[in-house]
Amino acid sequence: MTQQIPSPAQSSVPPIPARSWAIIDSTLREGEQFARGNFKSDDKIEVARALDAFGAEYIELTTPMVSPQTACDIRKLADLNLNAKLLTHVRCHMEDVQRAVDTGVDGLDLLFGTSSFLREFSHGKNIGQIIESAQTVIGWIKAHHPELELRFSAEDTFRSEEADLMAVYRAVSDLGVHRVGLADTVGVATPRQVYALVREVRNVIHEECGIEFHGHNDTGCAVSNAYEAIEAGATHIDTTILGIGERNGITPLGGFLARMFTFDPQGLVDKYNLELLPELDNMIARMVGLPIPWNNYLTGEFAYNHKAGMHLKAIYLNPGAYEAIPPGAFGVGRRIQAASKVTGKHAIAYKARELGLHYGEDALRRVTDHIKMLAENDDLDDAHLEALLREWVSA
Ligand SMILES: CC(=O)SCCNC(=O)CCNC(=O)[C@H](O)C(C)(C)COP(=O)(O)OP(=O)(O)OC[C@H]1O[C@@H](n2cnc3c(N)ncnc32)[C@H](O)[C@@H]1OP(=O)(O)O
Ligand SMILES: O=C(O)CCC(=O)C(=O)O
Ligand SMILES: [Mg+2]
Repeated sequence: MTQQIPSPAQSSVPPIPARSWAIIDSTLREGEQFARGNFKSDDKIEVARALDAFGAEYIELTTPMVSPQTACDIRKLADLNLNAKLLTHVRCHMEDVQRAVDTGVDGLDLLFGTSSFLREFSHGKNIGQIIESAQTVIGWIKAHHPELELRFSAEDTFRSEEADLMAVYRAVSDLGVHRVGLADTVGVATPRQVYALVREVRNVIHEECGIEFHGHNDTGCAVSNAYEAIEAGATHIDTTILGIGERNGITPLGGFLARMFTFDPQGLVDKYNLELLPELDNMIARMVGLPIPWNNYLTGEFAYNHKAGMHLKAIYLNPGAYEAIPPGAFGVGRRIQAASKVTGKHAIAYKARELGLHYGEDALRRVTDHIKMLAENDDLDDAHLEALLREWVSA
């Protein structure tokens, strides 16, 4: 017997309310680690303002340890008094933290690698020493800057030992961090692993402590892993505009929102100015000097291109037949490509009607077959199609 696939309306997946999670957009931190990401002061201000207008809850910035100019830029961004909270991403190290607390940000995202790779080849500390450093650093921040929002992340979480992770997360939660972070640093985690680990972490941290997920896209799972993290109880997801970041990047803002829109469209509309997404994607494409990929979620040139005759017949009657998300919700339009060899008579009839032309059944079949035949060898655009339809109606 063939398996019954439930339609979205009957899906057994429980709805995930958009109010249960927040975005930490890291375009100005992870995005600076992208091959072509080298934002100047004015770029950073433009990006931060655009993310704020969009409604991103948090904006993560690079560590002030990078350079005096970077530290100065962080202060400038803090002076903008945006609605979005500003975070700076720093090593769990007193020098970094002391420099970061003077920048005027709302919070610090601390990190320490816990996998054997990073313990051996990055910082050389064992788990006991990592916990001791966390105690010193977090203790100092709590004593001197209790107003700061604090997150502690175990970098390379998904290649770390489970017992080590639980010891670290329990310790930092006891120290009063607001969030713990799980980072799929090399993009190796599967959705099921993400779900399982987030559930496990939930059991060892305090109830009021949030869970953040940061997922790289090396194996193409960045969006699904972010979704699974939320399903398992994560409260914060790291994104970047267009997904830019180290190597091939992280969870893209647009792709993540596309995923979440299908569960709670109204919740997303209430939280974000979704129609600004094309502006965000175009802004970053311009700044990094690359085009938006043709198949990009929502804003790619062909993300809403409809071509096959069977699709077009239904699309004209109800676009929802072949679209999971209405493009207008994200400020983009659809493209109907009626003149191709895979077209059909319904699409041609609709196009003709748009032009005020009416074909009988036989004539419609003939003109459709003629268009299909021509399209075998030539790309036909709308102007060409219009000319053909006008010519054939009077022929
Ligand atoms: C997966 C990620 O994306 S993690 C975030 C990556 N972000 C960055 O690297 C920010 C940009 N980085 C920089 O500007 C520089 O690397 C700096 C300013 C942070 C450090 O520069 P340098 O002192 O020249 O050191 P370098 O980058 O060569 O090496 C990294 C240092 O950080 C140390 N380190 C790595 N992780 C941590 C950590 N979580 N806590 C404390 N120290 C750490 C390493 O041990 C090494 O220090 P060492 O020379 O004493 O062994
Ligand atoms: O701080 C974090 O949680 C993430 C750091 C990072 O960029 C990564 O691990 O890929
Ligand atoms: Mg990363």
